[in-house]
Amino acid sequence: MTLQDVTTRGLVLLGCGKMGSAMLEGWLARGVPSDKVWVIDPNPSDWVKSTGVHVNAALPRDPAIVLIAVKPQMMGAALTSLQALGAGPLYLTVAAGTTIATYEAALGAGIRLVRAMPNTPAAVGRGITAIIGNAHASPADLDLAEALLSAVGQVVRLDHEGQMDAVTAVSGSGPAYVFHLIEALAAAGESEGLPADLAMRLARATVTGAGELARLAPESAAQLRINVTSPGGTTAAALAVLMDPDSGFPPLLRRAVKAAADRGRELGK
Ligand SMILES: NC(=O)C1=CN([C@@H]2O[C@H](COP(=O)(O)OP(=O)(O)OC[C@H]3O[C@@H](n4cnc5c(N)ncnc54)[C@H](OP(=O)(O)O)[C@@H]3O)[C@@H](O)[C@H]2O)C=CC1
Ligand SMILES: O=C(O)[C@@H]1CCC=N1
Repeated sequence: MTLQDVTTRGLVLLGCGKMGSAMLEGWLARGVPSDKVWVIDPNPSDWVKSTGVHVNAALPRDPAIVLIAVKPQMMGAALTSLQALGAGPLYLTVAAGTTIATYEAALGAGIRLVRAMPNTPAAVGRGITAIIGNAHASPADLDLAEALLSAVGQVVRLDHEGQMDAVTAVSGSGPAYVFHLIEALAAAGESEGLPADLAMRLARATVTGAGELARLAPESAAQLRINVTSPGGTTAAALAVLMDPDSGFPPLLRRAVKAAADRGRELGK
Protein backbone atom coordinates (compact mmCIF):
# COMPACT_ATOMS: atom_id res chain seq x y z
CA MET A 1 0.00 0.00 0.00
CA THR A 2 1.24 3.48 -0.86
CA LEU A 3 0.27 7.09 -0.22
CA GLN A 4 -1.57 6.90 -3.53
CA ASP A 5 -3.84 4.21 -1.97
CA VAL A 6 -4.62 6.60 0.86
CA THR A 7 -5.80 9.25 -1.55
CA THR A 8 -7.73 6.65 -3.61
CA ARG A 9 -9.31 4.48 -0.90
CA GLY A 10 -9.55 7.14 1.79
CA LEU A 11 -8.46 7.84 5.34
CA VAL A 12 -10.77 7.59 8.34
CA LEU A 13 -9.96 9.77 11.36
CA LEU A 14 -11.65 8.58 14.56
CA GLY A 15 -11.58 11.48 17.01
CA CYS A 16 -10.70 14.92 15.73
CA GLY A 17 -9.80 16.96 18.79
CA LYS A 18 -6.49 18.71 19.37
CA MET A 19 -4.13 16.03 18.04
CA GLY A 20 -6.39 14.76 15.25
CA SER A 21 -6.94 18.35 14.07
CA ALA A 22 -3.22 19.15 14.23
CA MET A 23 -2.46 16.20 11.93
CA LEU A 24 -5.41 16.85 9.64
CA GLU A 25 -4.34 20.49 9.30
CA GLY A 26 -0.85 19.34 8.33
CA TRP A 27 -2.12 16.81 5.76
CA LEU A 28 -4.58 19.18 4.13
CA ALA A 29 -1.88 21.85 3.90
CA ARG A 30 0.33 19.30 2.14
CA GLY A 31 -2.25 18.36 -0.46
CA VAL A 32 -4.23 15.38 0.90
CA PRO A 33 -7.61 15.86 -0.82
CA SER A 34 -10.32 16.74 1.72
CA ASP A 35 -12.90 14.52 -0.02
CA LYS A 36 -10.75 11.49 0.76
CA VAL A 37 -10.89 12.04 4.52
CA TRP A 38 -13.75 10.80 6.75
CA VAL A 39 -13.86 12.25 10.28
CA ILE A 40 -15.89 10.62 13.05
CA ASP A 41 -16.26 12.82 16.12
CA PRO A 42 -19.30 13.45 18.35
CA ASN A 43 -18.60 17.21 18.49
CA PRO A 44 -16.64 18.26 15.40
CA SER A 45 -15.20 21.77 15.61
CA ASP A 46 -16.25 24.57 13.26
CA TRP A 47 -12.75 24.32 11.77
CA VAL A 48 -13.19 20.61 10.95
CA LYS A 49 -16.59 21.32 9.41
CA SER A 50 -15.06 24.10 7.29
CA THR A 51 -12.33 21.91 5.75
CA GLY A 52 -14.51 19.98 3.28
CA VAL A 53 -13.75 16.56 4.80
CA HIS A 54 -16.66 14.14 5.32
CA VAL A 55 -17.89 14.61 8.89
CA ASN A 56 -19.86 11.85 10.63
CA ALA A 57 -20.90 10.50 7.22
CA ALA A 58 -21.16 6.85 6.16
CA LEU A 59 -17.65 5.40 6.03
CA PRO A 60 -16.00 4.17 2.83
CA ARG A 61 -16.28 0.36 2.48
CA ASP A 62 -12.52 -0.22 2.24
CA PRO A 63 -10.45 2.68 3.65
CA ALA A 64 -6.67 2.38 3.38
CA ILE A 65 -5.98 3.77 6.84
CA VAL A 66 -7.94 4.31 10.04
CA LEU A 67 -6.26 6.81 12.33
CA ILE A 68 -7.39 6.51 15.95
CA ALA A 69 -7.05 9.79 17.87
CA VAL A 70 -9.46 9.53 20.77
CA LYS A 71 -8.44 9.72 24.41
CA PRO A 72 -7.36 6.44 26.00
CA GLN A 73 -10.24 6.79 28.47
CA MET A 74 -12.76 6.71 25.55
CA MET A 75 -11.01 3.91 23.67
CA GLY A 76 -13.36 1.05 24.56
CA ALA A 77 -16.46 2.71 23.08
CA ALA A 78 -14.52 4.15 20.15
CA LEU A 79 -13.09 0.80 19.07
CA THR A 80 -16.54 -0.78 19.08
CA SER A 81 -17.49 1.59 16.25
CA LEU A 82 -14.58 0.23 14.15
CA GLN A 83 -15.25 -3.48 14.56
CA ALA A 84 -17.17 -3.69 11.26
CA LEU A 85 -14.01 -2.69 9.34
CA GLY A 86 -12.26 -5.84 10.56
CA ALA A 87 -8.75 -6.55 9.35
CA GLY A 88 -9.11 -4.57 6.09
CA PRO A 89 -7.43 -1.24 6.83
CA LEU A 90 -4.09 -0.41 8.36
CA TYR A 91 -4.86 0.95 11.83
CA LEU A 92 -2.69 3.84 13.01
CA THR A 93 -3.19 4.94 16.61
CA VAL A 94 -1.77 7.96 18.41
CA ALA A 95 -3.29 7.30 21.84
CA ALA A 96 -0.99 7.51 24.84
CA GLY A 97 -0.65 4.41 26.96
CA THR A 98 -3.05 2.10 25.12
CA THR A 99 -1.08 -1.00 24.16
CA ILE A 100 -1.00 -2.95 20.92
CA ALA A 101 -2.56 -5.89 22.80
CA THR A 102 -5.62 -3.77 23.66
CA TYR A 103 -6.33 -2.99 19.99
CA GLU A 104 -5.80 -6.61 19.00
CA ALA A 105 -8.23 -7.75 21.71
CA ALA A 106 -10.89 -5.29 20.49
CA LEU A 107 -10.42 -5.44 16.70
CA GLY A 108 -8.99 -8.92 16.12
CA ALA A 109 -5.61 -10.53 16.63
CA GLY A 110 -4.90 -10.41 12.87
CA ILE A 111 -5.14 -6.63 12.40
CA ARG A 112 -2.25 -4.64 10.98
CA LEU A 113 -1.51 -1.85 13.47
CA VAL A 114 1.04 0.90 13.85
CA ARG A 115 1.21 2.60 17.23
CA ALA A 116 2.49 6.18 16.96
CA MET A 117 3.25 9.07 19.28
CA PRO A 118 3.15 12.43 17.46
CA ASN A 119 3.08 15.94 18.91
CA THR A 120 1.10 19.09 18.13
CA PRO A 121 3.84 20.95 16.17
CA ALA A 122 2.57 18.58 13.43
CA ALA A 123 0.05 21.34 12.72
CA VAL A 124 2.88 23.45 11.24
CA GLY A 125 4.86 20.56 9.73
CA ARG A 126 7.34 20.49 12.65
CA GLY A 127 6.11 17.45 14.55
CA ILE A 128 8.13 14.42 15.53
CA THR A 129 6.44 11.04 15.67
CA ALA A 130 7.76 7.73 16.98
CA ILE A 131 6.25 4.56 15.52
CA ILE A 132 6.21 0.84 16.24
CA GLY A 133 4.24 -1.82 14.36
CA ASN A 134 2.51 -4.95 15.67
CA ALA A 135 3.54 -8.41 14.51
CA HIS A 136 1.25 -8.28 11.46
CA ALA A 137 2.34 -4.82 10.24
CA SER A 138 4.52 -5.39 7.19
CA PRO A 139 7.56 -3.29 6.25
CA ALA A 140 5.29 -1.68 3.61
CA ASP A 141 2.73 -0.80 6.32
CA LEU A 142 5.45 0.88 8.39
CA ASP A 143 6.71 2.69 5.29
CA LEU A 144 3.18 3.93 4.59
CA ALA A 145 2.68 5.11 8.18
CA GLU A 146 6.05 6.85 7.99
CA ALA A 147 5.18 8.49 4.68
CA LEU A 148 1.90 9.80 6.04
CA LEU A 149 3.44 11.05 9.27
CA SER A 150 6.45 12.53 7.45
CA ALA A 151 4.02 14.94 5.83
CA VAL A 152 3.71 16.63 9.23
CA GLY A 153 7.29 16.35 10.54
CA GLN A 154 10.05 13.90 11.37
CA VAL A 155 9.47 10.20 12.05
CA VAL A 156 11.57 7.84 14.18
CA ARG A 157 11.12 4.09 14.51
CA LEU A 158 11.29 2.40 17.92
CA ASP A 159 12.96 -0.93 18.70
CA HIS A 160 10.16 -2.11 20.98
CA GLU A 161 6.81 -0.96 22.35
CA GLY A 162 8.25 -0.59 25.86
CA GLN A 163 9.95 2.65 24.74
CA MET A 164 6.65 4.32 23.94
CA ASP A 165 5.80 5.68 27.41
CA ALA A 166 9.21 7.40 27.66
CA VAL A 167 8.77 8.84 24.14
CA THR A 168 5.32 10.10 25.13
CA ALA A 169 6.81 11.78 28.19
CA VAL A 170 9.60 13.50 26.19
CA SER A 171 8.20 14.49 22.79
CA GLY A 172 4.44 13.78 22.98
CA SER A 173 3.90 15.91 26.07
CA GLY A 174 7.10 17.96 25.58
CA PRO A 175 5.56 20.87 23.66
CA ALA A 176 3.49 21.65 26.77
CA TYR A 177 6.67 21.95 28.84
CA VAL A 178 8.06 24.44 26.32
CA PHE A 179 4.85 26.47 26.23
CA HIS A 180 4.92 26.56 30.02
CA LEU A 181 8.52 27.77 29.84
CA ILE A 182 7.27 30.70 27.75
CA GLU A 183 4.59 31.45 30.34
CA ALA A 184 7.03 31.19 33.26
CA LEU A 185 9.71 33.28 31.53
CA ALA A 186 7.18 36.01 30.76
CA ALA A 187 5.90 35.95 34.35
CA ALA A 188 9.49 36.27 35.62
CA GLY A 189 10.02 39.24 33.30
CA GLU A 190 6.92 40.87 34.77
CA SER A 191 8.32 40.31 38.27
CA GLU A 192 11.40 42.25 37.13
CA GLY A 193 9.15 45.19 36.15
CA LEU A 194 8.28 44.63 32.48
CA PRO A 195 4.75 45.23 31.16
CA ALA A 196 2.92 41.89 30.56
CA ASP A 197 2.64 42.19 26.77
CA LEU A 198 6.30 43.11 26.33
CA ALA A 199 7.42 40.28 28.66
CA MET A 200 5.32 37.76 26.71
CA ARG A 201 6.61 39.03 23.38
CA LEU A 202 10.22 38.72 24.55
CA ALA A 203 9.67 35.25 26.03
CA ARG A 204 7.87 33.86 22.99
CA ALA A 205 10.41 35.22 20.50
CA THR A 206 13.29 33.99 22.65
CA VAL A 207 11.98 30.42 22.90
CA THR A 208 11.03 30.17 19.22
CA GLY A 209 14.28 31.86 18.12
CA ALA A 210 16.39 29.57 20.31
CA GLY A 211 14.42 26.58 18.98
CA GLU A 212 15.09 27.60 15.40
CA LEU A 213 18.80 28.13 16.18
CA ALA A 214 18.94 24.68 17.83
CA ARG A 215 17.34 23.23 14.67
CA LEU A 216 19.63 24.94 12.17
CA ALA A 217 22.99 25.34 13.92
CA PRO A 218 25.57 22.55 13.66
CA GLU A 219 26.64 23.00 17.31
CA SER A 220 25.31 20.86 20.16
CA ALA A 221 22.73 22.29 22.55
CA ALA A 222 25.47 22.51 25.19
CA GLN A 223 27.69 24.57 22.86
CA LEU A 224 24.80 26.88 21.95
CA ARG A 225 24.25 27.44 25.68
CA ILE A 226 27.96 28.18 26.19
CA ASN A 227 27.83 30.69 23.32
CA VAL A 228 25.31 32.76 25.30
CA THR A 229 27.22 32.55 28.57
CA SER A 230 29.81 35.29 29.00
CA PRO A 231 32.19 34.44 31.86
CA GLY A 232 31.04 36.19 35.01
CA GLY A 233 28.02 37.63 33.21
CA THR A 234 24.25 37.57 33.53
CA THR A 235 23.61 34.16 31.92
CA ALA A 236 26.13 32.48 34.22
CA ALA A 237 24.25 33.93 37.19
CA ALA A 238 20.95 32.50 35.90
CA LEU A 239 22.43 29.12 34.96
CA ALA A 240 23.86 28.70 38.47
CA VAL A 241 20.21 28.57 39.56
CA LEU A 242 18.88 26.52 36.62
CA MET A 243 21.69 23.95 36.59
CA ASP A 244 21.68 23.33 40.33
CA PRO A 245 21.78 19.54 40.64
CA ASP A 246 19.28 19.55 43.53
CA SER A 247 16.81 22.26 42.60
CA GLY A 248 17.48 23.19 38.94
CA PHE A 249 16.02 22.06 35.62
CA PRO A 250 17.61 18.57 35.52
CA PRO A 251 15.97 17.12 38.65
CA LEU A 252 12.74 19.00 37.93
CA LEU A 253 12.47 17.68 34.37
CA ARG A 254 13.43 14.19 35.48
CA ARG A 255 10.51 14.23 37.91
CA ALA A 256 8.13 15.69 35.34
CA VAL A 257 9.11 13.21 32.60
CA LYS A 258 8.87 10.32 35.06
CA ALA A 259 5.38 11.46 36.10
CA ALA A 260 4.28 11.53 32.45
CA ALA A 261 5.78 8.11 31.68
CA ASP A 262 4.22 6.61 34.81
CA ARG A 263 0.84 8.04 33.78
CA GLY A 264 1.24 6.49 30.31
CA ARG A 265 1.90 3.09 31.89
CA GLU A 266 -1.16 3.56 34.13
CA LEU A 267 -3.39 4.46 31.13
CA GLY A 268 -2.20 1.29 29.43
CA LYS A 269 -3.53 -0.96 32.19
N1 LIG B 1 -2.84 16.54 22.39
C1 LIG B 1 -1.61 16.10 22.17
O1 LIG B 1 -0.63 16.87 22.17
C2 LIG B 1 -1.36 14.65 21.89
C3 LIG B 1 -2.36 13.71 22.01
N2 LIG B 1 -2.11 12.39 21.74
C4 LIG B 1 -3.18 11.40 21.85
O2 LIG B 1 -4.18 11.78 20.96
C5 LIG B 1 -5.44 11.34 21.46
C6 LIG B 1 -6.41 12.51 21.44
O3 LIG B 1 -5.92 13.51 22.31
P1 LIG B 1 -6.41 15.01 22.17
O4 LIG B 1 -6.57 15.33 20.73
O5 LIG B 1 -5.51 15.83 23.01
O6 LIG B 1 -7.85 14.88 22.87
P2 LIG B 1 -9.19 15.62 22.47
O7 LIG B 1 -10.15 15.39 23.60
O8 LIG B 1 -8.88 17.03 22.06
O9 LIG B 1 -9.68 14.83 21.17
C7 LIG B 1 -10.37 13.62 21.20
C8 LIG B 1 -11.58 13.74 20.32
O10 LIG B 1 -12.22 12.47 20.21
C9 LIG B 1 -13.61 12.67 20.34
N3 LIG B 1 -14.27 11.42 20.74
C10 LIG B 1 -14.62 10.99 21.97
N4 LIG B 1 -15.22 9.78 21.88
C11 LIG B 1 -15.24 9.44 20.57
C12 LIG B 1 -15.74 8.33 19.86
N5 LIG B 1 -16.33 7.30 20.48
N6 LIG B 1 -15.59 8.31 18.50
C13 LIG B 1 -15.00 9.34 17.86
N7 LIG B 1 -14.51 10.43 18.50
C14 LIG B 1 -14.62 10.48 19.83
C15 LIG B 1 -13.71 13.76 21.37
O11 LIG B 1 -14.99 14.34 21.39
P3 LIG B 1 -15.51 15.00 22.81
O12 LIG B 1 -14.56 16.10 23.12
O13 LIG B 1 -16.89 15.44 22.51
O14 LIG B 1 -15.42 13.87 23.81
C16 LIG B 1 -12.61 14.71 20.89
O15 LIG B 1 -13.07 15.58 19.88
C17 LIG B 1 -5.21 10.81 22.86
O16 LIG B 1 -5.24 9.41 22.85
C18 LIG B 1 -3.83 11.32 23.23
O17 LIG B 1 -3.15 10.41 24.07
C19 LIG B 1 -0.89 11.96 21.29
C20 LIG B 1 0.14 12.85 21.15
C21 LIG B 1 0.01 14.25 21.49
O1 LIG C 1 -1.52 14.54 27.65
C1 LIG C 1 -1.68 13.48 27.03
O2 LIG C 1 -2.05 12.44 27.61
C2 LIG C 1 -1.39 13.43 25.56
C3 LIG C 1 -0.34 12.43 25.21
C4 LIG C 1 0.87 13.22 24.83
C5 LIG C 1 0.40 14.59 24.79
N1 LIG C 1 -0.84 14.70 25.14
